Amino acid sequence: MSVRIVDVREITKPISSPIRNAYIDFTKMTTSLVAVVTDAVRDGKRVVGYGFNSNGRYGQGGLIRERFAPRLLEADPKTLLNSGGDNIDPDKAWAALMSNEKPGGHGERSVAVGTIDMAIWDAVAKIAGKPLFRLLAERHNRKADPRVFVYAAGGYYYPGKDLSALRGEMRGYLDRGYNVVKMKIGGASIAEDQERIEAVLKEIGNQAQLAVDANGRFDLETGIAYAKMLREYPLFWYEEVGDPLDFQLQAALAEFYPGPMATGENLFSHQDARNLIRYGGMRPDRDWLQFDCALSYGLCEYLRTLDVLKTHGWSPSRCIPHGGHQMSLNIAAGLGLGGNESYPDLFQPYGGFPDGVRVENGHITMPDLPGIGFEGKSDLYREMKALAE
Ligand SMILES: O=C([O-])CC(=O)C(=O)O
Ligand SMILES: [Mg+2]
Repeated sequence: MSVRIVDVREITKPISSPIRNAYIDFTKMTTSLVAVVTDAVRDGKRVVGYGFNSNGRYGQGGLIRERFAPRLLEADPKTLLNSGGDNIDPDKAWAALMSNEKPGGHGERSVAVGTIDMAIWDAVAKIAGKPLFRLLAERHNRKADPRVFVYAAGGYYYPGKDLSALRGEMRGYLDRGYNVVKMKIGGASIAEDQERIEAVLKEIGNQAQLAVDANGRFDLETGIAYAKMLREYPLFWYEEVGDPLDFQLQAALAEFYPGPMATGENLFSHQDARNLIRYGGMRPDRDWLQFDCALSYGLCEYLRTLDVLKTHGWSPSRCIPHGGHQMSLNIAAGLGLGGNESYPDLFQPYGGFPDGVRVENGHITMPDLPGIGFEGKSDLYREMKALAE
């Protein structure tokens, strides 16, 4: 059976909403949806892999169409195959995508490559006739665990949102089975944020834990002032305090904040992740790493990041990726990550779970769907299919 990539399609879609974190609003946010069309046939149907670029960075149509899709389509198809010749080798496809690219400067292209990489892994697992998480577990000699921890991210600022609306939002997450919720800080004064935090803590009581996310807004002085305020509460984590590349700031914070911290969603390569681990003072016994493969060159690169972590004594279970997409759910279930983010009310239809999957005690159970499992989420698959047809 022939296995060739015959087309790579991209469309840029809105995922806008009126929400705001400490840095940006999402009124003009977009995402790239990609279809990697193959000539492989499974169950009488042509195999198409799909991907999208998470959230927080904008659509990548220009780069994908001008630079990356042509490289994949111009490569000799034989050079993209695995040793058995019966499937695509994602690392070979990745190498083709990255031919003639200089090192460094990762953000310029890591999102475009991560989006295509997601679609390639989806196709590869579909051609293998397996859920991606099972394929990953097999390849890495692990036992897959379909039960994955998920937490509810929200708590954004938006016009007219008062404390009772914030409490109501968090109550809604508890009602849907979550036991960790997250809210934004740094988009208001410290006094106002403290009031918001106390309101949420009062609402969730001992039913759940709260994480807070500053989205890289603070300088060292502000980060420390917040640390002193926040350390009085039993928070799940204090996230992305300062600029994502300011490792000295991150390291300095540990002196003022003994509780768990989290960061990494804006580090886009294994080299940047390694610098965080080398210089950021992150503590493997309590801190969390949020690298999002869709934004950072995809799963091929994420596997290198996991190798870096291992070398430095970090377990994959300290990773809870940013982004709330099914790709990271598969990596979590297949490779033993600590869980995944989820945005119950945002970024639809891209984020979330296959239809019928429920959150129970803060966990979901992955259904056995081929590939990443997008076909099981009808609103998302509708958009994907429209691109491939
Ligand atoms: O507001 C955002 O950009 C998303 C974010 O930081 C997160 O999910 O942790
Ligand atoms: Mg964040």
